[in-house]
Amino acid sequence: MHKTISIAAINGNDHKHSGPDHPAPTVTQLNEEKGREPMAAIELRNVTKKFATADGGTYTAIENLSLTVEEGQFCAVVGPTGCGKSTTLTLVSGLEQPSRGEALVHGEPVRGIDTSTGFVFQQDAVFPWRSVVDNVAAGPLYRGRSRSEALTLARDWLRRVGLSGFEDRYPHQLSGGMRKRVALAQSLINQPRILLMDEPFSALDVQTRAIMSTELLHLWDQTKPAVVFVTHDLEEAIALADKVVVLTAGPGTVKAEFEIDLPRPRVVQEIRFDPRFTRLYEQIWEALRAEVAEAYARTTRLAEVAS
Ligand SMILES: Nc1ncnc2c1ncn2[C@@H]1O[C@H](COP(=O)(O)OP(=O)(O)OP(=O)(O)O)[C@@H](O)[C@H]1O
Repeated sequence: MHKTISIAAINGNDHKHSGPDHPAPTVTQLNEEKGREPMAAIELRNVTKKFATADGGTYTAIENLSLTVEEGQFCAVVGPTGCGKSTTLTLVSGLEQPSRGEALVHGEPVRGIDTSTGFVFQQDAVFPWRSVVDNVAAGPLYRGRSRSEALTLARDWLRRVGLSGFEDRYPHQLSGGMRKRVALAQSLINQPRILLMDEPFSALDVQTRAIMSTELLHLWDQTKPAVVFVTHDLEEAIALADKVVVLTAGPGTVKAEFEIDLPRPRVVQEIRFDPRFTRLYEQIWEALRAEVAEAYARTTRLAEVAS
């Protein structure tokens, strides 16, 4: 029987309605019962992150960054290279702690890596020595499912990502797009309430990338986690997201946020032809352009000093 990892279970709250026939309530439902304002899925409050440098100093990667992602919201983060996009994800994931400010997930401070958060990175995080089905079954096994339950679940997720028939292959026997599907199944099988994606499709060719983006939206719609999707590609950001956040050249802070009111469900290859897409692109690029130019100018100045 398919067990849902509920927010109540994640937070250690037992709930009178939960059980096999009564799915556990979502954070929104719990808040409604308690008469509270719905809490955000992710909240960064005036976060600054400094890293120690080799010469004994510190480097500020992000500064006073505030960002809110609602439950079920798809948020894309764009900004010039080195502005702190990946660092922002590490603070939400618990891989790093803020130097100042607060990182909250479902209203609780992030204290370390939480297994209820899913990740998909640019590099494939698959085990090369395991078959595709064993790769996807790894999460449920780790969470205590029996091997046969985990394999049944894994086969179901491989079907959802279009990989039925490839269960017994090894990752090196798959194309880059297929490996990415394995990575998505590997993450989504755990039904994460938070999904963090760091340029997941950037290594794929243009056509595969568009197909994978549409598939991602379809899969996201089935379980609706809150997503933070980091990308350099503004078109990809607009095509996927409910909200696009533009960061400044480093130290990164939020320069502007744009609501993307394009209709859903979206086919990424086609939504670009919607006249509103072009208008949104122009507006957001206006905010992004100066930051990209600033980051580029800094790199050029550094190169001149070094030569
Ligand atoms: N662990 C670390 N130690 C020291 N400096 C770091 C560390 N992690 C990141 N940085 C620095 O912080 C800055 C922001 O890095 P980050 O990877 O977050 O940027 P980014 O916007 O994701 O970059 P890109 O778009 O090129 O992937 C960079 O200058 C980077 O060198």
